[in-house]
Parts: sequence; C-alpha cells; structure tokens
Amino acid sequence: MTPNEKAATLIEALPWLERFHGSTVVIKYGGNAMIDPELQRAFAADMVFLRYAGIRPVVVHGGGPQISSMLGRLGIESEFRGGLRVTTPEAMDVVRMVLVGQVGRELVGLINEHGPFAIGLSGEDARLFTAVRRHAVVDGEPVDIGQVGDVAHVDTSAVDDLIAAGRIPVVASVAPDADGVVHNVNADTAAAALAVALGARKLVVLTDVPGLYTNWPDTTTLTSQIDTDTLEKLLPSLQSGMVPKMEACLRAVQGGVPAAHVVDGRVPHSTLLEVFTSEGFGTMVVPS
Ligand SMILES: Nc1ncnc2c1ncn2[C@@H]1O[C@H](COP(=O)(O)OP(=O)(O)O)[C@@H](O)[C@H]1O
Ligand SMILES: CC(=O)N[C@@H](CCC(=O)OP(=O)(O)O)C(=O)O
Repeated sequence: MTPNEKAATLIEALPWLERFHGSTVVIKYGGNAMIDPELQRAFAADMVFLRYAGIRPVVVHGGGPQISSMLGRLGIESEFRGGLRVTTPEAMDVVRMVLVGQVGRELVGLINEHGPFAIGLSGEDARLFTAVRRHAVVDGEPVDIGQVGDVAHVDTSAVDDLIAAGRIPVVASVAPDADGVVHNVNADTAAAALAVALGARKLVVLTDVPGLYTNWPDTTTLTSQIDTDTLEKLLPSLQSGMVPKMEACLRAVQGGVPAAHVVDGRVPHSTLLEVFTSEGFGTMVVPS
C-alpha cells in the first residue's frame, strides 16, 4: 500500500467519525462469529477502537453454539423451534452458566487487555431486562418452548451509568420475568430491545453469513439494503436463526433506531468496516 492509499483509507473514516461521534452503537456478537480466537481478539480491538473514536459501544453477546456444546457434554438434549432453543428448567441453568459465566467473561477479558473498559452484566443486573414468556411460531402456529422470554421492559439506568463512566457494557441475554423466574432470551432480541431503549444510532449484528439472503440458500439473493415494510412481508418465509435476527432488526428500526446492519462476523474487523467505510457491508435495514 502506498502512502497515498494509506492516507485515503484513514481519511475515508472522517465523515463517519463526524457523524457518529458521541453516538451509542449496539453491537450484537453472535456465538457463531466468536468461534475463532483471532476473530474474538479483532472484535475486542474494534470495541476499544470505537470507544477511542468517541463512539459509545454497547455489546450484547450470544453463545448458542457454546450452550449447545455444554448441554451436549452434560447429556442434556436440546432442540430449536422457529430459531429459538426449547429451554427446560435444567437447560436454563446451563444457558445462564455459559452466557454469564463463560462467554461473557471471555469477552470482558479480551476487551480489558486494552484498558479498564468492559464490565459484564446480564438482564438480571439492576433490572436491565424484564422478560415475558414467549412462544415460537412454527408453520404459523404458536409452539410452547419452555423458559424462553421476550423483553417486556428495559431499565437502562445501569447501562447509562456505565456509558457515562466511559465503560463498555457487555450484556448477556438472560432475564428474569416479573416473578423473578430467569428466562432464556435470544441475544438478537435482547440487542434490539436495548438499542431501542438506549436510543442507539445503529444496531450492528455480527453473524456467520455475509448478510440476509431473500431466498436462502440461493447465494445470488444476498441483499444489501431492505426497508421495514419489505422485511415484514419476508419474515414469515425465513428459517432458523434468521427468524429472531431479522425480527430483531425490524423491531429496532421500527422502534426508532435509524439503521440495523447484519454483517459477516467471520471477516476480521467487520464492525470497523461497517461503521467507518463508505461502501456497503452486509445487509442494512432502514425505515420504509
Ligand atoms: N435467509 C437467510 N439468510 C442468511 N442466513 C440464513 C437464512 N436463513 C437461514 N440462515 C441461517 O442462519 C444462520 C445465522 O443464524 P444463527 O445461527 O442464529 O447465528 P448467530 O449465532 O450469529 O445468531 C446462518 O448461518 C444461516 O445458516
Ligand atoms: C431462546 C434462545 O434461542 N436463546 C439463545 C441464547 C443465545 C443466543 O442467542 O446466541 P446466538 O446469538 O449465538 O444465536 C440460545 O439458547 O441459544
């Protein structure tokens, strides 16, 4: 790369630095995008980069594959319906242990290699999330999936305090219902609810595909931009993990977040590419 090309790369970020300075950005880090340790390091570096660039990153992490692996090791069966894990009380203990005690701790550690930034919390801390039990929808029919929750209420006060103190909140998506019973909340769902409640400037969802395919698995149907009306019509045709993910993007944008992006977390520094470069990266959901 010539000095001119290097300078061009740096200066390309200026309009985005100007636009997003002081903004809150919620980044959802999916379990499938965190399997490689180098990618995890790159992700942690990106969060610290955003923070030094004057953006306020808030991380919501998943950990689906890590939960499945631990359930397997413990000999507990698990299956997904409509993209959501059927969660028995026994499985719930494992979900909570893996998300809060393992995946969250690892991310906090990686970010804090750069400085005292990351603080881990879950929906249980300071009433961050209140869950309400939800069904999955399979072939248009509601199906009981156990201790799985949607986010009924968000109290952002703890996250606000952390942001104001210059910290990077790292949030696990388990949450108590109004009676204190802990529920398994899909991490995309939790990220969207938090982005709306915080009035975030954008939601970035890292996953293990280049974006949304309107006709999965036909790889020619990758879409770079979709509006909320079109997405709402497409939603019933989506499968597996894309159901909660695109439902979350839809809710975020309908809830006032100006844009939600689904990007390929297997590309190193995908968050920086999304936030600071001019060419589109992944799928952007915008208001109709
Ligand atoms: N229409 C679609 N476009 C893109 N991916 C899809 C689609 N339908 C199903 N998928 C699947 O959804 C997966 C992403 O969801 P999920 O496994 O829950 O990821 P994450 O752990 O990042 O939340 C992709 O790896 C892909 O296999
Ligand atoms: C209800 C439900 O499905 N919860 C998810 C929570 C973790 C998650 O969402 O992880 P990813 O982002 O890696 O998919 C689960 O148990 O796998």
